[in-house]
Amino acid sequence: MALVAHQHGKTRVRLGRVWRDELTHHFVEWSVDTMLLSDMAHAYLEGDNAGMTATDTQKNTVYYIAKQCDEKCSPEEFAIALAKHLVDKYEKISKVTVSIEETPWERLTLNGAAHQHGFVCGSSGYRTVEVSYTKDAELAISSGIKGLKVLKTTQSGFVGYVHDEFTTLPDTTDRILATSLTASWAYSSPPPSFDDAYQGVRAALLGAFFGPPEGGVYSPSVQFTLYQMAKAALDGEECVKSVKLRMPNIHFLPCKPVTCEAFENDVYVATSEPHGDIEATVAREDCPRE
Ligand SMILES: O=c1[nH]c(=O)c2[nH]c(=O)[nH]c2[nH]1
Repeated sequence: MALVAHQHGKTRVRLGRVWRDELTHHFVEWSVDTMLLSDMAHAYLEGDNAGMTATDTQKNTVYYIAKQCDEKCSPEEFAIALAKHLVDKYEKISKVTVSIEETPWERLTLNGAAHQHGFVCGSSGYRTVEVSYTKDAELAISSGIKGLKVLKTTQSGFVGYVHDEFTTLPDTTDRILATSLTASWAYSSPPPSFDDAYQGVRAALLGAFFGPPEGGVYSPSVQFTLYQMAKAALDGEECVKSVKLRMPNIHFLPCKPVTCEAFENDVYVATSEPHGDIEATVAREDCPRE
């Protein structure tokens, strides 16, 4: 028998952080996961915990690093500081991975004015981060979005697929397209601003999904639109080397109420499951395949 692999960490360390810029306050809520690769086989094999960084200590370190960040920082910058601290402080750790999910608190605007210390929880999806750092100072950073719900009422169709004795889905060139987008993108080098890069990728993804405000853009499948979205992100942000997208196809089914002869693209049965699931990773030509 052999111990093939092992790691230990703390999951969902929930953190709120306020930065006070005189009367204007900044606020973030993060859920932080830590995961350590370490030279700790003896804990599994012999019951000896010598050299172990307890998961409780990892949790305490999250709050310690949050206190140390005395200037407003991005979740990427926080994750890098936390990963470096753990690797540098504890001898037996060879690699730390820090994952963060940011709750979409947005500054409240009241009668056109930004509130100094009021926030509302938005519907813009969760910003995500994954940073890993090794004893050899190898740093890998990726950012993402989780659960961004988007829908368009036309400019979507699906034709040309296999029609056989198992097929009941009719061809259509006009349907609702809806998804809950999960995206992550890896950086080849840190951008000048993680916040600006995040906004840039998000805008590129949404721009390719919806097309221009007047007229939009036609989607022949979720697959094609997904590729166009990833391509737009890579075209728009030079420091991004690959983009991974997951787009469930959330179906709105044509409905013909009892009084109607035909479906007229107006009444639908809303569903959440079953749903299609379309996923792909798109990388620059020169990006090594993982
Ligand atoms: O865009 C789509 N891609 C599919 O693979 C698929 N399959 C399906 O039933 N509807 C759709 N729509």
